[in-house]
Amino acid sequence: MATENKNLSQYDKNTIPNASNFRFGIVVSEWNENITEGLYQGAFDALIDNGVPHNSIIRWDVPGSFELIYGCKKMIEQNVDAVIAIGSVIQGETKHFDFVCAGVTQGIKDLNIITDTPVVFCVLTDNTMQQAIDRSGGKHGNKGTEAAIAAIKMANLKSNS
Ligand SMILES: Nc1c(NC[C@H](O)[C@H](O)[C@H](O)CO)[nH]c(=O)[nH]c1=O
Ligand SMILES: CC(=O)[C@@H](O)COP(=O)(O)O
Repeated sequence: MATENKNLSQYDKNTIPNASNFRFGIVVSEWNENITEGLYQGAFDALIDNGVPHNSIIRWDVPGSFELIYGCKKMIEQNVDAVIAIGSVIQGETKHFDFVCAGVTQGIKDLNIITDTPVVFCVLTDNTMQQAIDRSGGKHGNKGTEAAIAAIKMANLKSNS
């Protein structure tokens, strides 16, 4: 199912585990900050809406999506129950988009393998700014909300396994 066929912000609170005892780290890329700030707000609001205390959410900023890898690796050392990596990569004139997207995807995948802390992939990889706007609080909802719900579910899975 493509994003255009679902709303990224919709969730059923009855299906969300109790998150009041979990701690979350959120690492936010500064590139395309008009997008990443919207993603962060969606994630933050969803965590609070599901009972996470404000002081159980740690936010760090990094320069770009490629730096999310190192930022998340260090965030894991803060003994959080899950990490959300927030970025927005938008196609430019060159192949750099391909390498940044592949690099951050593989790096976050590796963290999920190498460490015992779930790292949720909230990195938009869009062809245009409008696509990014549509997915960070626009007509398709907010990927940050979706990522927060995933983080709660993965923190719960970790705590029960
Ligand atoms: N073009 C975008 C970038 N590029 C920067 C890289 O992520 C990285 O910070 C740089 O290569 C230094 O290591 N980053 C984004 O997050 N979004 C872009 O559209
Ligand atoms: C994803 C990128 O690095 C890209 O936006 C940079 O733009 P360009 O390919 O025109 O240098």
